[in-house]
Amino acid sequence: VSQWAKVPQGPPDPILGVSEAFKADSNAKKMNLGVGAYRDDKNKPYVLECVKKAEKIIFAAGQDKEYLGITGLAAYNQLAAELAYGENSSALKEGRVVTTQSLSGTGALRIGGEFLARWFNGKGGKKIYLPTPSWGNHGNIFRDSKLEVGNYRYYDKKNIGLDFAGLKEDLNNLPEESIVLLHACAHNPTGVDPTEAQWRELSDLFKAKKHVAFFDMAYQGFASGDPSKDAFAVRHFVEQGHNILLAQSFAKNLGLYGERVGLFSIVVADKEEAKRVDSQVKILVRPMYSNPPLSGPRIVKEVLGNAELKAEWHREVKLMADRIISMRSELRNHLEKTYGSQKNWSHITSQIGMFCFTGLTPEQVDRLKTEYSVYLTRDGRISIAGITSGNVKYLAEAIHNVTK
Ligand SMILES: Cc1[nH+]cc(COP(=O)(O)O)c(CN[C@@H](CCC(=O)O)C(=O)O)c1O
Repeated sequence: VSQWAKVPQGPPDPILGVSEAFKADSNAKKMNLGVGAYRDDKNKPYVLECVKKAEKIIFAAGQDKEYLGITGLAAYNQLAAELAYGENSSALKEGRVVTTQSLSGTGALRIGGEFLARWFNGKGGKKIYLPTPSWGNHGNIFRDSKLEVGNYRYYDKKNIGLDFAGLKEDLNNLPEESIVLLHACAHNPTGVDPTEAQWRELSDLFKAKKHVAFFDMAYQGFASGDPSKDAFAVRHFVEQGHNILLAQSFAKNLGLYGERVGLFSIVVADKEEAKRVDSQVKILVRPMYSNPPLSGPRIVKEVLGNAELKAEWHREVKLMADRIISMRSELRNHLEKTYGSQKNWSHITSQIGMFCFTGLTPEQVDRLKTEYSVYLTRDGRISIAGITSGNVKYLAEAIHNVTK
């Protein structure tokens, strides 16, 4: 009998599995609102102009294909960290930020999870707390990192917004020195973010409880169209003295999905501590994949390191964010005006980032799939990027018909 006779069939991934089902559907009107990947108004993946220009420069340079160091392309790490922490960040200037290139945001989260499992000794124990709900892959990444996973209240179904009182109560009730995961901007799947005033309150709460903040910033620039605005929470926490952990991704904001380019960083006490922590990050990464890929960081380094290309990136990331925002208002208008829906759809335009948490039930989601070939995750999340001026009316009609 085969060695693998006992391997069971596992379930498809709740997010990536939606795209597989979509591809198998032959209906010409089908819509993929599952995976959070930007599409232009022709429903095509979008390669940014600044990326194409960067690739031309790289190709012309004819560089070699030697191994990178374990923690990646240093010039890229510096530029990516400056984007997150700010060019004037004192933590960066004082050499208190340890960085390693990562396999996109997922890889950064995994390195952080593994580092915490090995070296975190706070009173809260080797446990990380996620918002309810959170990105579907967070729990698996941290459980596989051998951390326990807990939750804190975040989304309020009733007011379709943030349950800030519940969130604070839960975080206050956690043991001191607990590890708390925070979405820096464009919360996935709800699209509901704390206000700046609420972030300031949370920074004070984290100080009082000595909690450790692990920020997941997968959409910097993509939420508001302004990379600095989207980094407010990260920069405020660091300026307030929190030694955070941070996972960054260039999948969405630079359209580098398949290049798998991200950054993991930790803010530490001083230069001496940075040397020790850096050495342990290297020891952790080396047996995982030894050293990271070349192509992605070279592109990001060209774009962020060249004033002209960086300015073009700012324009393009705002263009993407603005298209998302306009599709939000078109969808809401069709529901309310074209189809006269009596339901409250204000959250479609008040939420921010790639996703809208519609409030549709799993059964309604199933009907959208079977009756209209509209594909989305069963939690009712839709990736706004899959909506175009050509299919927004069809979507509104489908949502209206399954919710009236
Ligand atoms: C909050 C968050 N954090 C990290 C990631 C990791 O992205 P990457 O840099 O590619 O490793 C994603 C992508 N999530 C969207 C893309 C598909 C996926 O789930 O992965 C999504 O939720 O659709 C997130 O939404």
